Amino acid sequence: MSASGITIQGLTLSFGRGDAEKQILRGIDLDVPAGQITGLAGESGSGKTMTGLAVCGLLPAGANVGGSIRFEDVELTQLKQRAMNEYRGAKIAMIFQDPTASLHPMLTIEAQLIDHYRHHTGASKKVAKQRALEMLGLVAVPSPEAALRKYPHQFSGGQLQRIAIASALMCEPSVLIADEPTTALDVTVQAGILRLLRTLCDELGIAIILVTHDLGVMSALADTIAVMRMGEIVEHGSRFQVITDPQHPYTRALIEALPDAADAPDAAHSPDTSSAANAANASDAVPTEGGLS
Ligand SMILES: Nc1ncnc2c1ncn2[C@@H]1O[C@H](COP(=O)(O)OP(=O)(O)OP(=O)(O)O)[C@@H](O)[C@H]1O
Repeated sequence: MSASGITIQGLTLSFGRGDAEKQILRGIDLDVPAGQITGLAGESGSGKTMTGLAVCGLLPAGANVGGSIRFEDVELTQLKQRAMNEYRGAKIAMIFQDPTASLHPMLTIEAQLIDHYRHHTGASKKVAKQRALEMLGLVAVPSPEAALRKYPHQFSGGQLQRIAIASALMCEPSVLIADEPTTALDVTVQAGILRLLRTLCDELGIAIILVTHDLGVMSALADTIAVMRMGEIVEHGSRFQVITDPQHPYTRALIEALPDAADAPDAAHSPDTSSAANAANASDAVPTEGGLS
């Protein structure tokens, strides 16, 4: 599959007008290449989620957007809602901290995966079901046939996040925005999801934007890390450079604040700093049955 990336230039975002205007993003430049995980790190309120939502065209009502978000020669900021709906869910997909946010509680997994796919592709029920089974296998949900007949509340948080990822992958998106995808999960489950995202990126060539406040997770997974502060990117480099040789005082402060940093003076030389992140790198952290095609 050949995937495309996203190029963000001078992205601004504000809410309100005049004296009441609140500036959220202050000119973001960011390249999100295909086949790479681009991490967005930074403190709460720095604008990470809003950047992801802007790429998806999911900003709250009243958002004033400026600058450019380009995808496959299309200027996404100029698209009408209807046209953006065609991109979202098909070519650009998003998963959230709470997987139930993207799954309807009253519908079976089959209904939600298949309806979504058929809406975007016009495929028959049979073809859509085959695709759903394939995607559930890909993300290593056990017994995909039985899983299709169940409802979201019948799964654990980790399995639900896998199903949300399967749903996001149904239409072969080029871009996946993962906003704190493991924050609500316990550490061993986190590791499996992180490894899954890495595999999807490497084997399907998807461009992933990973939003997380957890620099440990970021340092285990992202190819490059962009550090955000108050609506700006203050530093963007390879994960190794950002973690081991941070240039901006704010990045240095973030790294020093990592729990392990105080105990291990040379922690900065090891890019993987959290237990979830370390587990994510362990070869037995997650079953990989299902394979990637
Ligand atoms: N609908 C809205 N109207 C006005 N301001 C908003 C709205 N939604 C979010 N904001 C503000 O936008 C800013 C950036 O929020 P955002 O959620 O992107 O931060 P974040 O870096 O993802 O932080 P967190 O990790 O806490 O989610 C915050 O100051 C937030 O209060």
